[in-house]
Amino acid sequence: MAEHDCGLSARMASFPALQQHRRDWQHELRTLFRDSERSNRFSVSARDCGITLDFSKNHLDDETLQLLVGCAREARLTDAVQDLLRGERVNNTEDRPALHTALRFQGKPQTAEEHAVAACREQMAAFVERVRSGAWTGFSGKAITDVVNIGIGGSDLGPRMVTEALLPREPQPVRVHFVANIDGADLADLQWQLDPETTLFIVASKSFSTLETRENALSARAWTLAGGCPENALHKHFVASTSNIPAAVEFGIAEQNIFPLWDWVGGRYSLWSAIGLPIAMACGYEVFEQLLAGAQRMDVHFASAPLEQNLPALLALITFWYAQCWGAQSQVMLPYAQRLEKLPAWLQQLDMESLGKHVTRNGKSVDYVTGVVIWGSAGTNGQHSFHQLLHQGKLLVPADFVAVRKPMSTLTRQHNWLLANCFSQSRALMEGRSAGAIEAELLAKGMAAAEAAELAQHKAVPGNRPSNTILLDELTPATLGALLALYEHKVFALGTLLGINPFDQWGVELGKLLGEEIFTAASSGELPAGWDASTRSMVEACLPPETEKSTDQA
Ligand SMILES: O=P(O)(O)OC[C@H]1O[C@](O)(CO)[C@@H](O)[C@@H]1O
Repeated sequence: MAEHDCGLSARMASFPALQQHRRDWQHELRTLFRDSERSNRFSVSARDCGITLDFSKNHLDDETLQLLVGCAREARLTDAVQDLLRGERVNNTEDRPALHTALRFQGKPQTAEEHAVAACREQMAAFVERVRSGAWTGFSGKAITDVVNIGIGGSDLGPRMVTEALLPREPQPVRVHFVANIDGADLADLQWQLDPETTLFIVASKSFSTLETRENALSARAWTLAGGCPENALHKHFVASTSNIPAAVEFGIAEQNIFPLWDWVGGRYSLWSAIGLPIAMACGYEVFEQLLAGAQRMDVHFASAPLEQNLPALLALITFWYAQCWGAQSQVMLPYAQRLEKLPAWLQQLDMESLGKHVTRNGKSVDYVTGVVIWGSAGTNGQHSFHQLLHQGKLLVPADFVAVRKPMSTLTRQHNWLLANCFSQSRALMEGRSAGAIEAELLAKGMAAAEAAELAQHKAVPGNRPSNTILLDELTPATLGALLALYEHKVFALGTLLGINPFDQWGVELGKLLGEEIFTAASSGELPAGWDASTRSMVEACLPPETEKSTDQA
């Protein structure tokens, strides 16, 4: 058992005052808006980043903010940010820095890390140019038409989401696809549309040991060979982004086709590295550079803005407030932009893999909520699905709305509808509608009194439900880069407030180990006696001993 930590009150002298403030809190959100200056006072713009945060529809006032900032000061957030950016070994359980900010440095490289990044960027730019221009050819001399990124988790979600968001809406020289799942259908459902002569695979894996990526890469290799590619021409169809160069070489990837990353880049923070290759391939290398530049502007903001006006710190403090003092156990991400449809999935890994921890940095167990459940989908689709629960359910689910001011298509009337819906949702969550007002309306329409009273209860919307709105001036590579960096830093700030390490992910290891154990035992047909009956009977029913033999990667 981990040594027990006494909880936030014992760790943070300023926390009990925040709790007392919560107990005293009597305000309704709608009444707070009697202050006509409220939205101005509780909105902050990072102008360089093209992002404004309106956090006025939250259960907070000046005193709340002061108390929250007090907690951040006590947690030495400002110092922690400097440690992060300076490359201190903030990932203490893996004894290494988390220097994803170095991946987006601008100007001349200064540090050893920046020099390495600059060289990799050059390599990426040259490669992208060769493939997109048709100079890079496959085994039969034809230009590449399709690029498939094989990777999972951080080696998939970020590049996939950004590519979908930024893909120019005009024909591109190559199509980029993503395969992640160990389910062979993911790869196979794509392959029938592809030609081995003109398909190039990027094997994206920081560790180059991830099961899904290894298996998909082996199958892709077999498919390429079966398509007529001689063994000695495989290098024309396979490149890799990895920090494990020997493993990539052993797999058969030519050394000059390997794009490096480093142990100081966390998987879920890696889209800014060579793991972002599919972004550059799909959208053009300059788009990738603009993405980096936007993210770097948010780094500057995070490092320099005072806590009261610091977007990542504010988002973190607001989540901290609801999770620690209001009992919120989840948070919903609602991008009102179809192109940002995959943002919730990306955020889910970033936030939940970082903050889903049960011990402090020193290994003491915590008795407070750490990470909350992150979920969501693009608006307006969610309105016709789960928003019912947000409006009338019994759970407190703080919402982050993301909206884009400039239309993202020529259908501007629809854009106006999109924004009208976004703003009406946060307003409905906040204002609600009382049973009394609804009952009066029903009576005025001639409904019988008893019936009206009952129906009004069903129709009433409690309101008083909090949200942030994050407004992007427009959806560009730079504003998207800044938005993603905003959330990366929010997660770091929360980790600091909670006293946990947001850069490791030991929890995923047990499942991997047991997966290996089950696969190996099922393949041999010898199931260990100690297994629980449920696992044993499912394995017996579904995994015949020939599993190993049925592979088509030979
Ligand atoms: O890039 P890799 O090493 O294949 O890892 C993929 C993903 O697997 C994880 O380690 C979790 O299993 C993530 O943190 C990571 O993004």
